[in-house]
Amino acid sequence: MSSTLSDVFRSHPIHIPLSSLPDLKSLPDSYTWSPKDDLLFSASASDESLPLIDLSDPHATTLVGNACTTWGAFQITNHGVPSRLLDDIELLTGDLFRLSVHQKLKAARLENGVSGYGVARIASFFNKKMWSEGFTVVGSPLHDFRKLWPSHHLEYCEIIEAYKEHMQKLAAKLMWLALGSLGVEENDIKWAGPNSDFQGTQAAIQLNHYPICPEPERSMGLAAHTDSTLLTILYQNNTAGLQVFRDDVGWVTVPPIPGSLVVNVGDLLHILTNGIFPSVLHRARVNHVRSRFSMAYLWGPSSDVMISPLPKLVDPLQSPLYPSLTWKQYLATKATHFNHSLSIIRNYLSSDQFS
Ligand SMILES: O=C(O)CCC(=O)C(=O)O
Ligand SMILES: [Fe+2]
Repeated sequence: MSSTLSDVFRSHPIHIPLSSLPDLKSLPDSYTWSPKDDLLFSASASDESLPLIDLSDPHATTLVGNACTTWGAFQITNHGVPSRLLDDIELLTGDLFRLSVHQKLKAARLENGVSGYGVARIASFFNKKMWSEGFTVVGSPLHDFRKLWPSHHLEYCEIIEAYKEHMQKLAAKLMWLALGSLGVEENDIKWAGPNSDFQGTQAAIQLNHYPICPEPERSMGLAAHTDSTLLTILYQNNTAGLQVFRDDVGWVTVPPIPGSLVVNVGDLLHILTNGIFPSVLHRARVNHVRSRFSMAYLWGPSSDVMISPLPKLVDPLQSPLYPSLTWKQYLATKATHFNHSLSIIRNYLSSDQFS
């Protein structure tokens, strides 16, 4: 399963030089952002708040559906992921990024690879550097973790495996809540598998670190993007930084709420719902007081599944907004066209053009 995602990245290498963040009192020009580096850099901020949903609420389906339709994102409590596991993944992330640069570079992501230590993949689409470092896990982390922690990598591997297992179950649950709100039923999605539990889906875990920054107003932790996933489930430590964008509202900060998780709709769920759920634009800002960690579970279908707008969600008098395509094909488009990918594929007439 992991080989297919890795294959996509191998065929779309991204040339980003690896460099450690400068330890300076002021920001070098290469890290200084303005609206010409990112159109929405200084777009207005709002104090509206993202919905916070208790998954044990009897109205959870409606609440999740409304949040997906209006925001493409929400926070959840009572999600069933043990708080001990959230503590463990946060500890792992802290331990990993606190290693020396020399040690981290032993597990550097290869230019044509997907797993390992490095700058954000989206870095190649921007002229300025982002104030962050990341570590991506696709498939087993054993190989990379052995390089980072030669004598106690197994404990860390166990945390990742447990995290993946819980997150996969939660992603499947969220998917049915979200789609259930639109009247989609289990037999509408054959690729959810015989038990409709989305076994066979794939995921990457993206660990992010945003160090303390001397001039946070002029810098960017992770630039505005949408995720190429069905859903992303994000755990953030107790330092704010994540912001989501809505055209009619502007940037909204998603405050960390202890024990809660942030969920966002990705590009593939947007396609599957024929555009009903927006794939939310989001970014991470930094600050000059505390460093921040985030742990994203990037969840998508198995590589060969055709994703297309669900017939139930397409007006019979209109054609679907998007053609059918696999995750692999979508990732290939994203690797070239980045934030324009959805509008590019909307203009394709048939999926043949992706092969
Ligand atoms: O750090 C965050 O809050 C956002 C991370 C994110 O968007 C990502 O890893 O795709
Ligand atoms: Fe993201």
